[in-house]
Amino acid sequence: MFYWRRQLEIDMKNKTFLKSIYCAIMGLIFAIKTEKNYKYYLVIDVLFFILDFFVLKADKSIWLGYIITSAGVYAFECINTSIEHIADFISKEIHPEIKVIKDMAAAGVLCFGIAFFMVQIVAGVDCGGVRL
Ligand SMILES: Nc1ncnc2c1ncn2[C@@H]1O[C@H](COP(=O)(O)OP(=O)(O)OP(=O)(O)O)[C@@H](O)[C@H]1O
Repeated sequence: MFYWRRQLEIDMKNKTFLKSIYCAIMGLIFAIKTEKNYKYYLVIDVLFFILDFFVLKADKSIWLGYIITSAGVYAFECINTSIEHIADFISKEIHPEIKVIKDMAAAGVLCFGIAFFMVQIVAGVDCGGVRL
């Protein structure tokens, strides 16, 4: 058996909590490096942070919505990337089932993306003095 494979097996067996966090951070770095969308989300997040903080002066509930929906987009993008890799690992052939699998995974990101913009609309309406 190859040395690296044996080492990987030992590492996987003796995984500590800190090692789990390290692996998760590695996954996040991989997603940021390889998924161009991730970079767009980060830019959009920063722009809306500036808008909410300096212009709209958002209240606690808006910030809560901002945090939950942003985290949802990042989390679903990780799951989406993971599903894309599983699908590509299983087969690189063009197949209608793989299309459904990948499109559904992308839809998960879209749902949180829509929720993010809805929170921003509420923030804008609140700032304009309209009570919902
Ligand atoms: N093997 C395949 N068979 C059928 N359709 C596919 C296949 N691979 C990709 N697709 C289609 O192309 C789209 C993009 O897939 P791809 O793997 O290139 O992900 P991506 O460009 O990283 O997309 P995303 O923006 O969702 O992260 C999928 O949502 C799907 O509709």
